[in-house]
Amino acid sequence: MFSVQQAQSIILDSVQPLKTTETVTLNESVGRILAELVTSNLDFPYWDNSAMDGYGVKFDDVVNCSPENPITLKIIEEIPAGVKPKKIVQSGQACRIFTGAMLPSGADTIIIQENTQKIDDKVLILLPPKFPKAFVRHQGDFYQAGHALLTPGIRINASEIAVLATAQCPQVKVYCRPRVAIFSTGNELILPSESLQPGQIVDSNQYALGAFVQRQGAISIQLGIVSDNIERLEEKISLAINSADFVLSTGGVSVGEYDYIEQILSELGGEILIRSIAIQPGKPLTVAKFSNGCIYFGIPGNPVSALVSCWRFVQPALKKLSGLKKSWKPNFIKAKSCQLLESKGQRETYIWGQLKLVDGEYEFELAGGSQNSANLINLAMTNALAILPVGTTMINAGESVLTMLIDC
Ligand SMILES: Nc1nc2c(c(=O)[nH]1)N[C@H]1C(S)=C(S)[C@@H](COP(=O)(O)OP(=O)(O)OC[C@H]3O[C@@H](n4cnc5c(N)ncnc54)[C@H](O)[C@@H]3O)O[C@H]1N2
Ligand code: MOO
Ligand SMILES: [Mg+2]
Repeated sequence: MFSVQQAQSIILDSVQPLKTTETVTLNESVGRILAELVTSNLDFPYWDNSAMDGYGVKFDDVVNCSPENPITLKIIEEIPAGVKPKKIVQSGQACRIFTGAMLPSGADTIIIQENTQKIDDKVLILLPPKFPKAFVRHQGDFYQAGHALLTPGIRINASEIAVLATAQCPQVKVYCRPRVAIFSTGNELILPSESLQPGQIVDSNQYALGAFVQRQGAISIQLGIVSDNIERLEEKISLAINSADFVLSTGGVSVGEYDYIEQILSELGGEILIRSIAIQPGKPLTVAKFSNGCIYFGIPGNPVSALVSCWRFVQPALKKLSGLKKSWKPNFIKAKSCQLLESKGQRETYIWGQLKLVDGEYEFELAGGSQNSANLINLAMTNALAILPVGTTMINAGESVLTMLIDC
């Protein structure tokens, strides 16, 4: 049995980032991983422009003015945003200018209109600027043409899309989304729409894992429910490993009569990397690698075990597969536990609850009800897992505990 750390390393070492790319529009690029270096031949700001509504002047003309001794300048032109100035501002002159409008030659400073008084075609400057070039946004202040703007391997979010638009990149090259096949195994499973017979269970894992995969920005290929039948399972597993980068199946990985997954993975030529991990819940996670590069995650059937396995092990692997350069780690946060947290101490134990910021300090509130890997009910509406290391059997209320944020 591997430790959580060992299992994480084995899994990450077995994953190779995807190389295939596609070109998408800006709107389609949200959440995708950039696959090219983005540069621009434009400076940003594109040209000197005004940061305020007011008057463009020469600093030397107005530096000594005051409310008692205002300076009068002649207004030679009005420059709204989007218009190229026609005139050059000379000494004794000003241009009326608005936020974002191009600064004309000759003007080097903006006086905000609150500090002026307009009389016909003249303006009185009542207060001097605080410094030369006040309220001017200079060409190239934020970015100079030719430098790297965005580097490959980053996730494209709102702020990166703004940069791409500004750099006039209407299309962008991104890595293809990882493809993840998902299916549930078990004779007892039915669809949410079917009528429940004694002994049966509604398949919730398929939907939970589908949601998890989609929130990762990957494509989920839902392959339904497979009964605990060796031939059926072999067929489905073969199909899955040939149509996806990762396969997530749930159930059939423990030691029971109907737990066939590991045996089938070996028969199909998979190299078994992991059989079990010292984690609670999620101990029987089975991981195999196939010669086509596909990684198979045989995930325990208990619904909480299934999601904890995804958050703790599949999520970092999917991030690496996706082409994300910065190695991704779960969001670990230290918090004060509000309740007594208990573990048998033999496996790294993950306890679900709510992480809250109270008066600037994180607090972990244990979920009400039983901490049982079949209890999918009280897992809902939690946002974090408290982690008790191997050897720790309790953390008292008020003591510090490491937690892991669940954000998908
Ligand atoms: N003798 C032992 N028994 C078990 C051990 C063990 O070490 N020795 N390990 C336990 C642990 S820990 C786990 S976790 C489970 C793992 O079980 P399997 O992966 O083999 O899954 P199943 O046996 O098929 O089902 C377990 C449980 O989960 C429910 N389930 C299964 N699939 C779904 C689904 N798609 N949606 C909702 N619920 C599902 C199923 O009905 C069972 O209750 O094994 C322990 N046993
Ligand atoms: O490890 Mo199992 O996942 O406790 O129920
Ligand atoms: Mg079983």
